[in-house]
Amino acid sequence: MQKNQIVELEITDLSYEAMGVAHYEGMTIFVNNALPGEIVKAKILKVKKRFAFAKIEKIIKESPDRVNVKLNQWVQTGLASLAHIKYDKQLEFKRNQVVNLLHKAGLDEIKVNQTLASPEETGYRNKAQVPVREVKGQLEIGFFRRHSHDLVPLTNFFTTDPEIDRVLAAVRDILRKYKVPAYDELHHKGEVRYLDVRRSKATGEIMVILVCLHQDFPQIMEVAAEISQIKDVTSLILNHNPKKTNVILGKDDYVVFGEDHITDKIGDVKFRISPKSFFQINSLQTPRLYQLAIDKANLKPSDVVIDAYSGIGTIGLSVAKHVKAVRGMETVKDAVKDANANAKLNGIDNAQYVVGKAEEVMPRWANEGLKTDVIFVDPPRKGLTPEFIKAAVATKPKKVVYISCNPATQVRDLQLFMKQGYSFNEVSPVDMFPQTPHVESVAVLTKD
Ligand SMILES: C[S@@+](CC[C@H](N)C(=O)[O-])C[C@H]1O[C@@H](n2cnc3c(N)ncnc32)[C@H](O)[C@@H]1O
Repeated sequence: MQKNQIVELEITDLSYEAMGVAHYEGMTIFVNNALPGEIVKAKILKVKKRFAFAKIEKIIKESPDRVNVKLNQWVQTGLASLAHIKYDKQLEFKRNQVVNLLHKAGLDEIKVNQTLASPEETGYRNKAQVPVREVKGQLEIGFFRRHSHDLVPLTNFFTTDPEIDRVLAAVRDILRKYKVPAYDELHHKGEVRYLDVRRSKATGEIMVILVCLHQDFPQIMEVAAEISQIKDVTSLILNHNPKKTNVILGKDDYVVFGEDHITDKIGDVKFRISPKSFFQINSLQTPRLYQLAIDKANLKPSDVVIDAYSGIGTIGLSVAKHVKAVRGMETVKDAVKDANANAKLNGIDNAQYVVGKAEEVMPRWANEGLKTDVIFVDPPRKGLTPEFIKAAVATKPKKVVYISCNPATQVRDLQLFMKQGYSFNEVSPVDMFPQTPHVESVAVLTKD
């Protein structure tokens, strides 16, 4: 097999990254945007020892599950790499990921529920972080093409709240008007690196963050005055990121106008959110995710609850009024500040959050003799550590509710809990990220 060769392939499966999978002369071929059941003519792009990558030249037999998306930039950029698949099939794809992982772990007896569909299939994101670069002599916003830093100019981000898209385009136009330079990654010069925009669905407030190479730039006052006129924009923050790095946000934030946070709501509970704090991005699906987790926890008024990897305290503060005490930990200082402020904001006096790594804080609490009833964990993609699991088990919780955005590490960790005498009998996938391959899932471990 050679690069640029054209081959006819029958697609038999979808990979974790939603690429069509085919087999040809003993090789596995991953075909961008192809769907199971399709027969395609494909061009080979890259050949490795046992597998190759290809792109579709022509679809000979089309799958009935295909949606013909007009803007294929979304697909190219990886922004919405499932956008060519009907939504109910996307939900099935996500459930299958969990089924396959459990099967590989020898846990076929575990029930995997149907994926809980998102109330909004597009335009659901309450936050956008988009790169700013110069393309053909003009400042553009958009998305990096998959596996590259080539900017594809875009103004309709498809999965983002259209109100945010409106603000992104307006800020882009203001930056153009005042000739503020876009960041030049190659020479590490220019000014605006990213636009970060957050919108509260509950209050309509919009926060704009300009991520800049310098702490200040000559046109900032004129730019700020015009941004303040954009409908619903309530605050402008300049985030200073002077480093040569792929990390989006720098250490320091400067409030140019408005508050240093926006306020959102989940159920009846209000949350203030600072620029660096994590907040679930699908506003309408988040309360449904939490409700599922909370229902499964079956909480009692006498329960001591841990909210681990707490962000701004969204899970713990949603249950605080129904339990004896909530304690939580989180690494991002501003998020912990938000969590404790959010407790006050909602008249909650039995919840306390501390800054620290969960894998260090939990052993400390266990050594101090803390006993718990329910532990909620909601870690980032890399999942939990064995130290955390050991310490969590030492506090003797009756239940551990595991919310995960990466079922592979979740299944790995669930097996570690099983070794400690815990068991679980079902996993519930929840679609927090329609049009993308990301899967959120909830499992509840119990010990009698
Ligand atoms: C998936 S978010 C969940 C946040 C929150 N539970 C929510 O639903 O909004 C994971 C959080 O873990 C935090 N985090 C990352 N590594 C951590 C660690 N080692 N210890 C504690 N928190 C950590 C991140 O800053 C982030 O806020």
